[in-house]
Amino acid sequence: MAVYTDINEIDLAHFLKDYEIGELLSYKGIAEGVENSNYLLHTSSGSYILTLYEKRVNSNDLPFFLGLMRHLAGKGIRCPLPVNQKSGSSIGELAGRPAAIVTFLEGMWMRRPTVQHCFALGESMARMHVAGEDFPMRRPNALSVEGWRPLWNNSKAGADRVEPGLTDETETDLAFFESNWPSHLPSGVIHADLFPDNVFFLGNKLSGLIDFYFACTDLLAYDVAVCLNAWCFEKDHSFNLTKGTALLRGYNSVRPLSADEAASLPVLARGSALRFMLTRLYDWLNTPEGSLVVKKDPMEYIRRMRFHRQIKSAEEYGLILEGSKV
Ligand SMILES: Nc1ncnc2c1ncn2[C@@H]1O[C@H](COP(=O)(O)OP(=O)(O)OP(=O)(O)O)[C@@H](O)[C@H]1O
Ligand SMILES: N[C@@H](CCO)C(=O)O
Repeated sequence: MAVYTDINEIDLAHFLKDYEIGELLSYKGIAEGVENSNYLLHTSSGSYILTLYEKRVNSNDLPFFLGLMRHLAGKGIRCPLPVNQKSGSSIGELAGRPAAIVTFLEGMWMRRPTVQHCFALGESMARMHVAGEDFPMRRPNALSVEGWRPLWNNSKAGADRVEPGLTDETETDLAFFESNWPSHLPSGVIHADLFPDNVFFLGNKLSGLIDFYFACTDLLAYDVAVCLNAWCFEKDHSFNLTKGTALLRGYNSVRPLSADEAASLPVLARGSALRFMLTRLYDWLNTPEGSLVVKKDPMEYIRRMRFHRQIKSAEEYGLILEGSKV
């Protein structure tokens, strides 16, 4: 579960005095998620999500995240809208943590996304990239290639216990990425963690994107690579080419990938698999036993890293060259 910081009714009622969202009727902690503490609030004016920001969120980045949600919502992207305090600020403090309230989005995330869901995700991600073009703030991706080695250095002592040989495998990959990471591709606002649990659907219709707390300014095609990893592998770890084709078709229907982006997709997908392996490995080794947070398995991403090493071109992910600018 992800409620690291407990709140009590008195403190919450006091905190809500700074907002104009009516009277608190009920609140409860939300079990899902691993990063921040989330509460569902019911007030006399409706439902809201209260987030208390935890370890991986730097409070200096909150204006970027909340400003981005406001910008995207203003451009018609369905995502939570931050609620301002009476003072005009969207960031407060509760139980000693930075905190914000955003609007509640209807829908649920798909435990088993279908081909149609993958298409809708691709389309919506591309719309988000286009809508972000004139967002004026910038935030470098702290979890891109320069951030991977420090993360690795904090986990490598335990790596071979998780998977024998992982130390050598990761060192080789890191060295490869440090000299071969693309830098010439189009960049802009990316979500950077657009996993199925951050995308809501009502039936087959995508109803919203949530959790912008890794969003940053980085290569747009890197977001596509993250999603190929997160949406197109089956439980048996095989890549589902039909889902890959649908995701890329959906994306290209709004923002066609360039020839350079397409050519870089294998290295971006491989790098993104390493990035999620690294954060999962760190959490796997450092989350105390008995903690209520469900740890995510680094093995899933070790297998993806191995898969991507065999890939030679974006067509192997399902990219159909006809109809794109490739
Ligand atoms: N705006 C929203 N509307 C409805 N539900 C929401 C909203 N924001 C968050 N939730 C609920 O809270 C859960 C956790 O939210 P979120 O994914 O932001 O947390 P997190 O700890 O940052 O998770 P993650 O592990 O994905 O990084 C979601 O799965 C969803 O159930
Ligand atoms: N989406 C991430 C966890 C949240 O950062 C993962 O599956 O590893």
